[in-house]
Amino acid sequence: MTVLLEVKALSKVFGGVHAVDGVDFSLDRGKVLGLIGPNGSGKTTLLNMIAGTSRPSSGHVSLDGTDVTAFTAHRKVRRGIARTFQSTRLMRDWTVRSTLELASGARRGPRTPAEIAELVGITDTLDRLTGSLPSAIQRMVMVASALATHPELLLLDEPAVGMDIEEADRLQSVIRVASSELGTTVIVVEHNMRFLMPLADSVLVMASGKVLSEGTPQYVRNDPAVVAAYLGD
Ligand SMILES: Nc1ncnc2c1ncn2[C@@H]1O[C@H](COP(=O)(O)OP(=O)(O)OP(=O)(O)O)[C@@H](O)[C@H]1O
Repeated sequence: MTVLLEVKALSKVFGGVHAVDGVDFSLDRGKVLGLIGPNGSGKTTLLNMIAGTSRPSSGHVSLDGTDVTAFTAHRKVRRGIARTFQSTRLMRDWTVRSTLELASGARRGPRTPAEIAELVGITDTLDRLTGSLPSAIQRMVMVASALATHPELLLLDEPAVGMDIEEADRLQSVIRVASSELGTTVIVVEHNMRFLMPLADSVLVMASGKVLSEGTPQYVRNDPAVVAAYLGD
């Protein structure tokens, strides 16, 4: 098993707020990591720093042995790090096909946009405008768009928000296929434990910007510190 992502002493301070405070972890290639924690615990800020949309105050991020800490978000996409956002950020008057074609131009790989659309189960939407689609399908388009860049590391920020059980199950299968068949390493931030726990190989729990607990889903579920800080809420 090879380590793909290494995060060392990563911190972000906004004014006086330590949003992320000395976080260390590593992630093996092809694994799915769940990132959980109460509101405001620093999950999105951590994801932003890994993705390059926010610059760390201190610390390092390396991907496959390369220090990518100072890379811009675009350079990180070209290096193999893709992300989705909590809110949908699609160009509403673009078709799904154009959206996926644009994404695939950022980092070429073996799969065509049409193949990615099929993998995600959105082939029937390829000629629709993204803005005309229901929000759950827009979220699937965001995931497809990230996968179209052939990422080594895929970062998903609350991907199942607003999805019903059937839609969330479909997204779960897509993430499983990305991890097991495409070899993509995935970090999923999610409050929906029913969605996350069966999917994650391991879970990192944050509280007040620090790592509170880390381990298998079963381990963190039973960790008294986690129960007190989060799951017991
Ligand atoms: N751009 C910013 N400017 C100032 N403070 C910020 C900024 N972004 C985040 N914060 C603060 O940093 C802390 C961590 O926020 P963050 O959004 O990373 O938490 P989170 O765990 O993702 O929360 P949620 O589950 O609600 O999305 C919070 O106290 C938040 O108010």
